[in-house]
Amino acid sequence: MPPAIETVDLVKEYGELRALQELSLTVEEGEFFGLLGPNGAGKTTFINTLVGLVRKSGGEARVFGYDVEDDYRQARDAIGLAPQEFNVDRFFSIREVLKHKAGYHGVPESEAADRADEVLKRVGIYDKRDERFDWLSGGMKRRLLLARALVTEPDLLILDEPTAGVDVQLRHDLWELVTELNDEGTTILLTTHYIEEAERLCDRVAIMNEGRKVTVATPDELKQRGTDTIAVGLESTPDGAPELGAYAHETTVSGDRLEVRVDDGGSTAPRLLNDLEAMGHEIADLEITRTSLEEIFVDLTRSEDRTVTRSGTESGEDTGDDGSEVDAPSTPEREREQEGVA
Ligand SMILES: Nc1ncnc2c1ncn2[C@@H]1O[C@H](COP(=O)(O)OP(=O)(O)OP(=O)(O)O)[C@@H](O)[C@H]1O
Repeated sequence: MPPAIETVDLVKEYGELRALQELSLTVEEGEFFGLLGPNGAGKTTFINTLVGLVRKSGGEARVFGYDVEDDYRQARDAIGLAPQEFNVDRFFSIREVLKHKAGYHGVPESEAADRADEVLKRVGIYDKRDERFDWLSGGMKRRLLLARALVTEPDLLILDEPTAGVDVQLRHDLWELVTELNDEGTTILLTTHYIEEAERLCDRVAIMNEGRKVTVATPDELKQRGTDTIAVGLESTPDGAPELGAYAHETTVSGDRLEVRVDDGGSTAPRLLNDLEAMGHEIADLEITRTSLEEIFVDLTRSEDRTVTRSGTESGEDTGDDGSEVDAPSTPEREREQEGVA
């Protein structure tokens, strides 16, 4: 079985800006994969390239072996997308919206109605089935986007910040539901700003910054890349920072408190205490703090310049006079989808 997602040197240029820079990424079938990165890292551009809303400028992108442009229909039919923006037809009841979506992906009308009911129940808004999108609360709208992504029974579910701005209850409901879907075999690609969410749900995460892949690792592997801080309270104020061994990457003193940055706090603390006592310091208390995944993330995603430096004629085709994106959908279907009608 080919990977659920495979990109090789994927590039997207918006005029002078390289939103994706030679991005090579593989997501295996059945994985729960997280895409993390600060605002503007290129996460949505990556997703939009996979679903055919953005035309790539270079490289390759395949979904279950189907080229996202040459085999657009097969690739697109395999994906359920819950986008970040609310792009839902406002003139029909939400049940109709779901039926249309299923029909658009080739599900017969009779089955589309059953599927619509089933997913509405699954996301918990079946009692709202006859209402229009605009009448739903923000949290219900998020649920509907998920229902719409699920109505085609996709093999790959893409969730672009599904829990942005939702309350704690809904966040937990969504986590439970997507975990269930993944257990049932659906491959999941999730973008999020909540590190806790990625840590909790994902088998592996890719950290992106400025259009590039910075690293791919399991959340545990990432955490191991961090350092620990041992904070020691001393009985009296030392004269300056004590000279410690190479295990201490950085030592800072503030009054009678000492902070020592080390690789592994647990195994280094006894040695540090011995060394300090040998120097005549009396220890009052000690505390070890681990680097959070969030700190590691911040560390890995410091800014760099990603403006296109060559003359860039290739990028011109995608850019309007004002530098804005003018990715024309190449089929009426794509246009419908972009408008959120499908
Ligand atoms: N249609 C467009 N035209 C021009 N530039 C764009 C367009 N869409 C995105 N960009 C630029 O491409 C870069 C990547 O944006 P993208 O939305 O993919 O990032 P993101 O990682 O999803 O960010 P966020 O976390 O804020 O949603 C940004 O600098 C953005 O301004």
